[in-house]
Amino acid sequence: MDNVLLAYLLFAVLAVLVTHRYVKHRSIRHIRGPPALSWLFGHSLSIGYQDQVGDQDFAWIREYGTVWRTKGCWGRDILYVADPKALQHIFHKSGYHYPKSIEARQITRQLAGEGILYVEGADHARNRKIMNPAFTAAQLRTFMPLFRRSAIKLSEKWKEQLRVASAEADRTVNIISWLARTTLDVIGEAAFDYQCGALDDSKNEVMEAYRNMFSDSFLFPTKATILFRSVWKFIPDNILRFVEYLPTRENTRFRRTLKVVSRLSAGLIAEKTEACLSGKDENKRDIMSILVKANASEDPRTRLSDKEMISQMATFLLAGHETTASSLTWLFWELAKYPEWQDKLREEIACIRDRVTARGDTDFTIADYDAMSNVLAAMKESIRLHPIVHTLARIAGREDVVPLSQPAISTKGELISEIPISAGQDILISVCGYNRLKEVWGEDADEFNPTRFLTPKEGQVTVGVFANVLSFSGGLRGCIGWRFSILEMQAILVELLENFEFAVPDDKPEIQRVPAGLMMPMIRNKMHLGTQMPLKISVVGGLA
Ligand code: HEM
Repeated sequence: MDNVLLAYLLFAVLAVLVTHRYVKHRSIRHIRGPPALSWLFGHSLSIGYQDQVGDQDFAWIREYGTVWRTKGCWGRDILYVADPKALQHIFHKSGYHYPKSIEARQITRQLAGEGILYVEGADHARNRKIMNPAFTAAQLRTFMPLFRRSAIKLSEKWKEQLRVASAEADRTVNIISWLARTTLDVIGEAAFDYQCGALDDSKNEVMEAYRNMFSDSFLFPTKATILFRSVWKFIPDNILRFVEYLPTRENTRFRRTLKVVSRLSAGLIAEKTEACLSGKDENKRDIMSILVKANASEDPRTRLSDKEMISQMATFLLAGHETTASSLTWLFWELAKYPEWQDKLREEIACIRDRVTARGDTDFTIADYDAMSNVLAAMKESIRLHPIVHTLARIAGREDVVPLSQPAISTKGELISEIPISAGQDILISVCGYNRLKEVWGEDADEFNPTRFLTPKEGQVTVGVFANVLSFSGGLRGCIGWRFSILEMQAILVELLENFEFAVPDDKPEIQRVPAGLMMPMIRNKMHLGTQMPLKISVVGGLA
């Protein structure tokens, strides 16, 4: 009898719990979305193996509008967002209430430790406060000579290659690999005052560790990896942190890379701390020296630990070179396809060059770069069209109501102007989708048309940190290095356009935007070559 009573009781408790959850749980099942082929994988395979990054998002936006519902593994609903007001709510108005997904954080931890990219909430605010002084406009100005020097070095390397070129193939360069080497040299020197020697092809361990990191580790994960990562959110953090010791190819690579950069950073941090304490670092402007100084002047309770400082350095190497190199690569590709824009930019640069020469200078200042409005517009346009971080994964930290700019149509045909969600709701931000919304950017949003950035836009909802595109994200987790990156791109772009013409090679290779962690270019059917962007280059006015 007692057992029967117990069973009734258990059943009643269960019923109450289920009813409570049903009533409390804010389902997003009324949001329309594509049907999934599999309960186990949902849309994870079609997203992970997409042929051209973004094409699927663009098709979904055409069909469902700016928000839609997809499926993750195990039948979980995911809210996909490209809507401006919803993005503003998530990034700008909700503080830390939309943390990164467990999966994204764990991968970041494996790549760069528990640094600024990994931490959340108050810890993130503490990290960011100490790091901000390294990214002020005044500090970034001091990097300008480094950016220019590196750009000139790349330019000289290409001229050397062209001098000995005998066939067309020798006049075609894989620009992404050259740009990645240039930006690695830049970030090594800017972040630690360290020479990576990548452009000189020195066999350096940092260079070896980071070479093709994204394409080697993230392109087309296996089904087992996708499933395994999907259960990370259910694993307690003190167990999850040991995932990195599982003997997979990526884990081995991540551990080796982090070991190399941690060893290097630990030594340099000790040196710089010593220099800071003894007052010998007065003229040091590298990011690590600034950080060491900012940290030393903090309250000891809020200081970054040595381990955290090391993670920041790994973060800069990770976040600060292939990102800029890939973004520049996509821009050169657009300019190769649109020679009329290339000419326009070159004319503008020549005009400002005359001004610089007339005042007796040899170098462009930041004001000169900023006066090149067509150059800047072309950069904005390419960064909009080719957001190398194409998707961001978030979770709702609490129950919330997400407002929409454009009403969505529910599965029942009703108009919805906001979406109530539960704590724990998985959210994917379609960076590439928002960046091409016709409602925001105009009917020609899929085209490369820099003129859209030559006239100020009225009435846009504030979303991204740069030009209101989402490529550098937005709000308090927006990219801390965006100004650094823009200045670096301006210096490299201007130097290379002044000296070279870029053209699509005669065999017109088909470029594919592959999902390799970052959106990377590869040649269709030649993925074994790794990331590729072959462009034909020639010296402006011919070789001297
Ligand atoms: C074109 C180049 C770049 C692009 C497109 C880019 C994009 C992004 C994006 C989308 C985020 C947000 C990531 C997230 O929320 O998960 C981010 C964060 C970050 N980026 Fe960049 N980035 C670029 C260059 C750089 C550079 C040059 C640096 C360093 C010098 C840098 C350092 C960082 C750091 C430290 C964060 C974390 C910020 C935080 O959480 O507070 N990035 N970046």
